[in-house]
Amino acid sequence: MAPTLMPVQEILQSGVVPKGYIQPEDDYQVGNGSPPLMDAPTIDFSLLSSSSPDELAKLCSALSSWGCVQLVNHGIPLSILDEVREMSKQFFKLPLEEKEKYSSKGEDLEGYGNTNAVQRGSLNWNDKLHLQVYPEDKRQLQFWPKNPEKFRTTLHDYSKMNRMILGTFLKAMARSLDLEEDRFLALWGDENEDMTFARFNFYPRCPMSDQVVGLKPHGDGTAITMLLQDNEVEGLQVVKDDRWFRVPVIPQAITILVGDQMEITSNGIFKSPTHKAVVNPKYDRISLAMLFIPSADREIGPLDELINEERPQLYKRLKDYGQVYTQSIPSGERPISIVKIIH
Ligand SMILES: O=C(O)CCC(=O)C(=O)O
Ligand SMILES: [Fe+2]
Repeated sequence: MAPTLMPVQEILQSGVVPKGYIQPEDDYQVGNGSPPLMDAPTIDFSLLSSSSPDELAKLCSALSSWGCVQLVNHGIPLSILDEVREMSKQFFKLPLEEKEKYSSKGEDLEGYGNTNAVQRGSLNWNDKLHLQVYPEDKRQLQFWPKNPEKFRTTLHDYSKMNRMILGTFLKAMARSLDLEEDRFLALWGDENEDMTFARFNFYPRCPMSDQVVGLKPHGDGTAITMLLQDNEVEGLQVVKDDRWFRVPVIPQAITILVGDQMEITSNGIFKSPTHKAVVNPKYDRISLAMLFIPSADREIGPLDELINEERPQLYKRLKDYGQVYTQSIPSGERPISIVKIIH
């Protein structure tokens, strides 16, 4: 079926859920009931900065089992997180004509619109606004909303804060594996080369929420994703040991997800979890994913220090993982499986 380009928000107003959005039974929640809550520990960022051995051990264990942690005490005040959430809600509330000023063009990733314009297969109940924020000279400001008024400055400031947290977080990840602390940072910590995208997600409420899915099960093609979840409406779920778990809403936390490129670099020690977003029958939900992606020119691959007899090299070395990722979307397979070395 051809992708529906109309924003999901507009489809909702007609009251009918088009067939293409109804998911195959295996993929939606019905029948599985509501999965249990994830019990991964929250990670205290201030303890990571001070290199607390206990916190580093907790971090390593959570990232190697869940690939997902809730980061608290990261230094961004709750009032700023709420401001970002609020401006995101305000943007999606604007009249369609206003939002369409920022529409994606063709297959371009950036801009506003229905996610399914660039993805294939059964459809996601999701609209997005996708913006590149780093390197700064790659910003395409024609896609950056002028309304709400503070959108641009708030996104600029919030991205900066996220980058600072990322730097400390990457150092802590390296130390938690007894690596030199700059090992990951040197690979993708450069804001003038490495890429950061902000992906604002909007999941309109849906009367048939149990049969549609906000974002289908996927792993992120990033090194790291820093996700700001809605402060009230739950929706993110992750897989661990072949079972789904709900990620709880913690308003002051930033949810960190390991991406495929980090799984590759850590030679499979840190896990890039399969995750999805489910839809609520009564409430709209928003989220903001900050996607940190190594420059396409840089070769990535398992670090030498993490390859040994017990743990042979599990992934190939390559450049431009984004390309592999996009190409493998139609197959429905996790892109990371394509770069696995079979022993
Ligand atoms: O909305 C969410 O909680 C998940 C978003 C997500 O997985 C993504 O943008 O890649
Ligand atoms: Fe994701």
